[in-house]
Amino acid sequence: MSDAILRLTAVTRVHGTGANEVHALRGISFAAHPGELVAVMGPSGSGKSTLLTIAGGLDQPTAGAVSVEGTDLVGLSPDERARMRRTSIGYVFQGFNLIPALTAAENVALPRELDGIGARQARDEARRALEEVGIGDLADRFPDDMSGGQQQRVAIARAVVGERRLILADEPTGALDTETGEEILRLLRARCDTGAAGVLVTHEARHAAWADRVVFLRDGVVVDETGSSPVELLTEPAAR
Ligand SMILES: Nc1ncnc2c1ncn2[C@@H]1O[C@H](COP(=O)(O)OP(=O)(O)OP(=O)(O)O)[C@@H](O)[C@H]1O
Repeated sequence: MSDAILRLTAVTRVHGTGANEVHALRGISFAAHPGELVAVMGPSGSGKSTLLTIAGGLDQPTAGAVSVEGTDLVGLSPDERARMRRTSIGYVFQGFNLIPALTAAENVALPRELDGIGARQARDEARRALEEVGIGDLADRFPDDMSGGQQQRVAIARAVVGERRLILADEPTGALDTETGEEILRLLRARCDTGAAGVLVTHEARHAAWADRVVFLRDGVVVDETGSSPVELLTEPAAR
């Protein structure tokens, strides 16, 4: 298989010290390759969000290595890491996290403008990204005037704008109705099909079925991994 876009090697994350020590991740190794959507499942507190924030450079491991597109995230300065987050890594949150005072296009253009590209180019790229997720006609609308599904599409456009190749999504459908949630997963899937790597944290087997494989966490370790297809989950979710 081609080189991984995301690779975690023996990653441990310990919060707190002494009696308050919590081992959120215990020596996890994990990779996501171009074209691949990987679902991460597991009970509450098993370390799913910690894995995602470390993969996205939002949190640092206590031990182990994290590389994105071949760059060692742990060795970067905070500024360099922030730059990697803007250029290579897109993050989609359950709560959308859009800026209410900015239009859809401005929200999507913001990371590109922060990257120092011209305002016009950033705006053009934002409009293209909004078209890609099917809401090019809503570019000038403010988040408060959009439905939850439309807001999440804006969040996905913001996560993929500028050709970012690692898309990390933490329960991105949580606040959406079933049909709209499926549509959001279809968009993530489509982005991976064109060469990005995606990591999707989800509680729902139905959503994990969009992934190429599923990694199960428990108490900060990988306890199981599906083979080539997670569709078996649909028939036996209770067994997991
Ligand atoms: N900042 C923190 N300080 C202390 N403990 C933390 C912190 N963040 C996470 N933890 C602990 O680390 C463990 C893993 O948490 P994490 O949020 O990664 O789990 P999760 O699988 O995403 O859970 P959920 O499905 O409920 O979101 C939990 O025991 C949690 O309480």
